[in-house]
Amino acid sequence: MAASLLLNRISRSSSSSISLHRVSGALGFNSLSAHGTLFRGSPFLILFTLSSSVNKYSNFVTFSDFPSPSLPICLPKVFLLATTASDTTPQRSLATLAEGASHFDEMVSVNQRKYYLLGGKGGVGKTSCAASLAVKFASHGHPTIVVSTDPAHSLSDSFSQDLSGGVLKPVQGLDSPLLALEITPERMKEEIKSQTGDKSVKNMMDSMGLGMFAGELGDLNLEDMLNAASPGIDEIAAISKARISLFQVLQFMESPEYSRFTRIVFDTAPTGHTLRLLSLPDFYDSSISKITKLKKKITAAASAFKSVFGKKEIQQQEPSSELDQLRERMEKVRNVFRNVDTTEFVIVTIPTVMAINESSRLHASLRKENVPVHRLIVNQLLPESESDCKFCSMRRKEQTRVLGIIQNDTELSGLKLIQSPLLDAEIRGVPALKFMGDLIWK
Ligand SMILES: Nc1ncnc2c1ncn2[C@@H]1O[C@H](COP(=O)(O)OP(=O)(O)OP(=O)(O)O)[C@@H](O)[C@H]1O
Repeated sequence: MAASLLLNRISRSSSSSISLHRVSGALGFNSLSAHGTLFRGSPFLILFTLSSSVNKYSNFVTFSDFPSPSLPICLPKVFLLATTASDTTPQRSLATLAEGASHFDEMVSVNQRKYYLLGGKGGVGKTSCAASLAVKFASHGHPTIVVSTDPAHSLSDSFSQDLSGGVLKPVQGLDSPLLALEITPERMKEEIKSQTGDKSVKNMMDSMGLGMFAGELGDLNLEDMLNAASPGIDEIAAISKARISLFQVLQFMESPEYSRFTRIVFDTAPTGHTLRLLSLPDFYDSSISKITKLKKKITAAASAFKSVFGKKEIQQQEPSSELDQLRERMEKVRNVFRNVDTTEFVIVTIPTVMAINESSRLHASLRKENVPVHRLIVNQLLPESESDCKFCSMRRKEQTRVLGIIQNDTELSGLKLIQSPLLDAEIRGVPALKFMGDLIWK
């Protein structure tokens, strides 16, 4: 359907009247369309509600300006206030809704590598916002990677092209370099194995001269032990998923093949998973300490055992250099996540009390983890319209009330508020993402 969408665009013609164009294909969204009933021959004052200077673009069109009688079917969309020519009172429009700018110039100006993580409650528009930001960075000359850490990936759907398979794939339809990756746990596990080698307990005990006792424990794996330091089975499963994302972050930081990418945008999984990802370096740190202690105990016990049986005293070994290295790498990730110069977490939400409450809790958790947060996107806002149905006007009132809640929320009120309108079609494909990006990231 997206491919055959008939979208309307209004531009100024040479005679300074407004003409209405129909744009075929999945070319994005109309910045304007009339809202409400149109009468043949009636003049309408069209307000370019996406512009900050509403009146600048005011002009008249008549129904006869429309290229086809069927067009009004496409018109009752969200971006336009239509009113009669005699009504010249200033309208409260999307221009006022969207006045909270994201200060994209700040985001784009720094040349050094920066990580952007977009997260929030399920279904609020994280993927659309992350993908549109990645497109925008790439279009502004930053070689960019967009990564989905959500096990239920939707990057492919959002870009409307196949980005699956767990490998970096170039996004088609852009002149500038943008790669995308949907992290696949299976593939990542293989890579982790190939890079970390054999970490079995048997191996560890062999290295301590305890191979003969390893039979009982030989199936245990060092990584399982790291996981086992966490409280429960569910937690272990969740952590193991987050660990895979963390490993990917490490790869971006360490591997020379990624060094040319100056923007890395993460489309994160719904809140819980993401918080685990961010707290994982600390978790590893404490787990490594536990394992190091355990190893020391085993070594001491083995020494005592061996001396009883007259065997040579084994040396008390220092904690393994592998564990030390792992700890150092975790430290690196933790520092990057907490550094305002290298990372920003953008919270995405929608104007409902439930979503705002969750965003508030998310911000509190991120603050505790010292992860920099400056921006809050409130997505899917209904723009104002004079010819509203009752449902729309009630919904809008409710949304305005929720915006008030944000202003009074101690966690959220200090963030830059970016208001993103509910668009009149699903956001799919690069042109649509460009369109959305131009609305949000400005
Ligand atoms: N402002 C908007 N206007 C219209 N449609 C939108 C808007 N934002 C998002 N959508 C649509 O809502 C749906 C969900 O969006 P998206 O996949 O970006 O959300 P998500 O938070 O990443 O979801 P999930 O938590 O399931 O990964 C998509 O169909 C998307 O096109």
